[in-house]
Amino acid sequence: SCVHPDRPEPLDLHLGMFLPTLLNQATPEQMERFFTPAWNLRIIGTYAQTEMGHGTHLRGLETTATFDPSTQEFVLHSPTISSIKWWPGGLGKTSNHAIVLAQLHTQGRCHGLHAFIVPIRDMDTHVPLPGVVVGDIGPKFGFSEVDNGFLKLEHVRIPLDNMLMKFAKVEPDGTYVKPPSAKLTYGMVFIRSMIVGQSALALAKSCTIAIRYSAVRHQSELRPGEPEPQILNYQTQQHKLFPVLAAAYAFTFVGQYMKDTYRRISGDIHAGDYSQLPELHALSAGLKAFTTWAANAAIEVCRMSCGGHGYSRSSALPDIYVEFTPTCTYEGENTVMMLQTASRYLVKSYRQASVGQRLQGSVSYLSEAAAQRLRPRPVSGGAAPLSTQDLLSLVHLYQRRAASLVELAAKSIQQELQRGRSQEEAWNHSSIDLVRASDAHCHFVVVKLFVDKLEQVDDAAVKAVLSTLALLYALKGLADNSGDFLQAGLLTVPQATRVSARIKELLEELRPDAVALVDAFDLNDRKLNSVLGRYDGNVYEHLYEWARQSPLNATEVHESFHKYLKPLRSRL
Ligand SMILES: CCCCC/C=C\C/C=C\C/C=C\C/C=C\C/C=C\CCCCC(=O)SCCNC(=O)CCNC(=O)[C@H](O)C(C)(C)COP(=O)(O)OP(=O)(O)OC[C@H]1O[C@@H](n2cnc3c(N)ncnc32)[C@H](O)[C@@H]1OP(=O)(O)O
Ligand SMILES: Cc1cc2nc3c(=O)[nH]c(=O)nc-3n(C[C@H](O)[C@H](O)[C@H](O)COP(=O)(O)OP(=O)(O)OC[C@H]3O[C@@H](n4cnc5c(N)ncnc54)[C@H](O)[C@@H]3O)c2cc1C
Repeated sequence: SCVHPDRPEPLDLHLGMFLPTLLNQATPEQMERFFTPAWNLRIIGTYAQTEMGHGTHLRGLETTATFDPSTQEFVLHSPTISSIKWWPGGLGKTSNHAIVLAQLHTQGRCHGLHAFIVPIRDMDTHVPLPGVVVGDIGPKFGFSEVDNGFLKLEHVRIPLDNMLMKFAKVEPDGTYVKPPSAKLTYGMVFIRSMIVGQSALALAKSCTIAIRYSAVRHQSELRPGEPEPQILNYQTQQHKLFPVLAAAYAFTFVGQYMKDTYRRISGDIHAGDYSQLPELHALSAGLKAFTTWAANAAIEVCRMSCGGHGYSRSSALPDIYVEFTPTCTYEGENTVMMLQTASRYLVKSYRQASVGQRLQGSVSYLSEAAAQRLRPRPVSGGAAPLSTQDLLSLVHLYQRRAASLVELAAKSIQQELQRGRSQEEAWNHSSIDLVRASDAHCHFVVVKLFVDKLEQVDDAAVKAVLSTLALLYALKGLADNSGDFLQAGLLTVPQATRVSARIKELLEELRPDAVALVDAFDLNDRKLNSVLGRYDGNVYEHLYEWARQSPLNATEVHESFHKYLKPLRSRL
């Protein structure tokens, strides 16, 4: 981050995936042989999993690693055009090694995807090694600082000891030794967990820029004859930006929780206790999808709330968007991640709770819901009284919405099966419900963690303003998803009307603290890199200076006049 902090860089994959994968999957001997030189940037690596034909469907990846006992080597090969590794960051021109995910073949059998360390360029000349065809995949939507590359392997031989063997092993005679759990070779949970914090940072940066700018930008008339007001005084501007501010705080707390949970459970896994891996996978997959989708949309809200200057690169908002938006795709495409959380965790937990199993962790509420279903329903059947002030009751409302949508998805699968569909078809024809259930589950987790965090705040004034933000986050989510709550019988139309009114009150309450709340993120001007979001609010002078520095202004008459306009004029 020598130039712009937080900008994507060719070494991101080396730091964010190559090193962590070694840490998680290398033997002590391999750590010695690879981690030390990689830490010193002698080895520069990437994580080459995705192929031209497959990114999501890991079992469909085609690259092969065939063990040759006669030479004690693996032969790495790209058998088809669609098997060419495609997208890995830093692969095109930067890396001299790659962790290649390939289908392991030994003694005539395929044992699925495993990780292999493959040297791809000469350590001194950086020339591609024999059998290695490597390059950049070409211009992209953004990420221009990163050489996302392609890698075609033509019967490339690597030593037996280049297969990451902390969990699975191949013996010198070619015998395959299974890992303690097949799930250990998936990886990716680390970065998915980190991305939740990246969502919070992207939101914090975007709403800092937009709210500071909205405090210095004056426009139009609120009262005839009076000076033009700050645009932050318009209710619509507050309605756009303050929920983003609330989400930035919410996701900051969730990001901290995700990091702590990753650290705790990966520690258990290193100690041989794999019991919490399903919760970690489901939580990291779901929260990665939930927070990146929300942040992706919110960055655009912030950009558009700054009017024309928001569209200028001087605002930094276009760059924040372009750099953030691929988080919805990489490290697990969001829809697929939501389906993982639903199908591999929520529905499974729902079925366990339905037969009386006591659930732990983030799905424990499903046991409560199952018990509730066994109790006689209240005669009124109507929605419980709604407090637009009591955070704990709102957490409970989100919990019940999540339980309701998990049950709806599980019942949809059951109904499809009863219609005679196969298991696979039944699940596919319920996948919209499954995604909704995951979304609701993650939303409940975020609201609950936000409210739990308040219990740790001692300062009364800080606790009060954070409580207001938490209320706004919960009520805005309720308003935006009122259909779910109405459909589940958790909300009535009069209550929905009260929610909208309460949101307006909260916007007004937050207005005096809005700038202080973004200042509290403590994002300095260098990190924000935004003329609109400057701490000193001196926007116009610096906007003019920024434009004057534009390369196009290096000369008063641009060469295009002489090269194109003048000749064109003479021909007319
Ligand atoms: C050491 C020092 C480090 C210093 C640096 C520290 C920090 C980093 C800081 C700075 C670095 C800078 C930035 C950060 C770095 C990088 C970010 C920048 C760029 C982005 C890079 C992007 C990289 C990529 O995109 S990598 C490729 C990502 N691809 C995917 O995610 C593929 C998605 N698909 C899948 O995961 C799978 O196909 C699937 C959808 C899960 C389906 O798999 P399948 O085999 O079909 O499995 P099935 O659904 O049947 O489930 C079987 C079983 O397994 C369980 N399961 C599945 N996945 C996992 C998992 N990941 N973990 C655990 N368990 C898993 C699943 O629940 C099932 O269990 P069960 O049978 O039901 O019990
Ligand atoms: C900027 C960037 C950096 C990247 N860096 C790396 C890297 O360093 N290393 C690496 O290995 N990869 C990298 N990738 C690749 C990335 O991991 C994949 O693009 C991602 O996993 C999605 O896979 P895909 O592209 O095959 O999309 P697909 O899976 O083809 O998705 C296309 C559509 O199909 C849908 N779909 C797919 N499967 C299902 C399903 N089972 N059910 C329902 N819908 C489904 C998806 O929801 C999506 O709408 C990077 C990608 C980008 C954009």
